[in-house]
Amino acid sequence: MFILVNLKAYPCDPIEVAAAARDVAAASGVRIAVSPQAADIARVADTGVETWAQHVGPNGVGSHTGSTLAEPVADAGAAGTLINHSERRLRLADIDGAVRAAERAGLATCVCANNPAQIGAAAALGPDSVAVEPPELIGGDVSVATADPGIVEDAVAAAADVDESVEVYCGAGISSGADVETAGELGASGILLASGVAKADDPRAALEALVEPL
Ligand SMILES: O=C(CO)COP(=O)(O)O
Repeated sequence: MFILVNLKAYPCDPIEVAAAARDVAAASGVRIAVSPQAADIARVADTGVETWAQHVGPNGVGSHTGSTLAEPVADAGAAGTLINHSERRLRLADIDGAVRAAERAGLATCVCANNPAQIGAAAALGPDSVAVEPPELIGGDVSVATADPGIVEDAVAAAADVDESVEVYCGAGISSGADVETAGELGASGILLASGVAKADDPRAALEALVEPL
């Protein structure tokens, strides 16, 4: 399983979480990445943890004030990027453009979506992975894998119908090792989570608990 820890704009210490994720990944053999704010990508990548951007846009260099370009994100040390997160939605043409821009920069891509129908559409754009995250469960206490197991299974089927090479992740409300295990049993090959680590009193202990059953 791949575990991607999205720090969103939570007031945690990104370096503390990154160092913990690096150590827990090394000790457990589980692939763990941290996705900080764009301004923290270089510092987080310097810890040695796999680092992802939370967003890149479709633009190349030019007159695009406020853009997050894929190339500087990659140059800062990111290995991949989320695209179209529930809290950073894009228009269809811009999702496509962002996937292409990320590919040109050598970034792995994960296009987020609300439901299985959107997962099929996202998979058709040819990203490396897609992630189903029901918005109503994001930030809550109940895991998507428990609250709505069918959405994960249907997302896996929808992506496979379009392109079997696209990995399927799930997220929202995941906070325990049992949640991660259940997501895997439903066919997901990775999970996205945020509050379970970023808002934990002890992020390192939270990460250790996540990988414990794997
Ligand atoms: O949006 C998410 C990850 O990208 C999920 O957030 P929570 O883990 O806080 O539900």
